[in-house]
Amino acid sequence: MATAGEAAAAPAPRARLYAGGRTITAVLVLEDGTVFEGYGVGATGEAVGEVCFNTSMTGYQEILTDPSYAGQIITFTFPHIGNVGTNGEDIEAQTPFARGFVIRADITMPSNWRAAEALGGWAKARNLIGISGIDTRALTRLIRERGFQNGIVAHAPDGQFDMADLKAKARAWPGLVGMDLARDVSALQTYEWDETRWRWPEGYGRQDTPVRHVVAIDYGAKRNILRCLADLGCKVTVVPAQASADDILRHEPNGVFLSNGPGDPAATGVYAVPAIRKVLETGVPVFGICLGHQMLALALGAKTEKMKFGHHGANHPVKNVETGRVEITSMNHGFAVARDSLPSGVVETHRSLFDGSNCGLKVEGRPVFSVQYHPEASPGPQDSHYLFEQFVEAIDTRRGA
Ligand SMILES: NC(=O)CC[C@H](N)C(=O)O
Repeated sequence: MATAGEAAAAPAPRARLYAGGRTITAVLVLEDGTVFEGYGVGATGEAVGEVCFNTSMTGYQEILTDPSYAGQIITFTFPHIGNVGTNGEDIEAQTPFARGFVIRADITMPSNWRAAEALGGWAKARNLIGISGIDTRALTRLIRERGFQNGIVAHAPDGQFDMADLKAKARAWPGLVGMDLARDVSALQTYEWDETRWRWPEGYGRQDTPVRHVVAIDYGAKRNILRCLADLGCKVTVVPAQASADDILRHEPNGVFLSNGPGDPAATGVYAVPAIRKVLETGVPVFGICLGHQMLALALGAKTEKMKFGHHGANHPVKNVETGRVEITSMNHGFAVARDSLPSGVVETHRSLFDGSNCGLKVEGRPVFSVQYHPEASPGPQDSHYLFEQFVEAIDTRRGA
């Protein structure tokens, strides 16, 4: 492994997985000049962003459509991506928000009873650029050692690349720190959500008569969060990221949910935090996930910080410090709440067993709590589903149900 200094001086193209005869049709160029050569998948063109890695073994379609990945190029560490194809159901948003994706093996013919389309064609139709044939283990080790890298993925079927231009673009990209992306991916208008969770054999369901009303602030919400809320009898009104406290409270919610989303929480907090603070003053139960957790922490007076390479995967152990139980969780975040910044009266409820970072908080004596990880899974284990039930119980307790 070259050191950062060597790589900056004269980075050689990384070894290709499939040598001989094949035209290089895509490249991944990192901000330090490191070049990975491979084969284009999906759309042609260029896409610049922060290169991260995701360790999930399943769920690539959910991951690529998770709006939290806006601004990021996802390296899948699992070597076989695309082999179960794509379908119209396993999506967390209508379109992918990831900037691009990096995979090891060539995509094989889809083999799954639900497959409607191959991943390459699906990506192409959605203007998503991918690159295969990459030594994703070497790339992941590089990110783990040096931290998140900005980079650019380029796909040109004729194999012609202006490397100096690509390097300059990778270097020039400003990075996610300070970037508010929630307003780009959020719904523009308020709407109601009534789809419930997927169940064999009928698939997604529709809600019967809801018995509680939750307003979900959409900073880039994954659909499965909304499905989990609807499934538990919540009428879900989704409001745009920039909704004011009045926009939220005029729906007279029994609970307010703060969603996941992309970008730097501090940048989104500029407009989100004042609204959340006013909501908190009303005493209505509040539950946040991921960016929503970070937004709640900021509203309570804590701070967030950029992580070295973040947490992205479906196999992250988290300790519930109140019960001592360990949950295997789904994660996708590059920022974290600084534990030491939590004000008095706000306590840490969950902690990562990978690096000890903060993974949850609650306000003592109040129905206000949040987690850094994704209890809705999609993809991932459902160990943490109890948090949705906890939110509903908090709502019912407050209403005297
Ligand atoms: N999944 C999320 O909500 C991500 C939150 C935030 N954008 C981060 O990277 O930490």
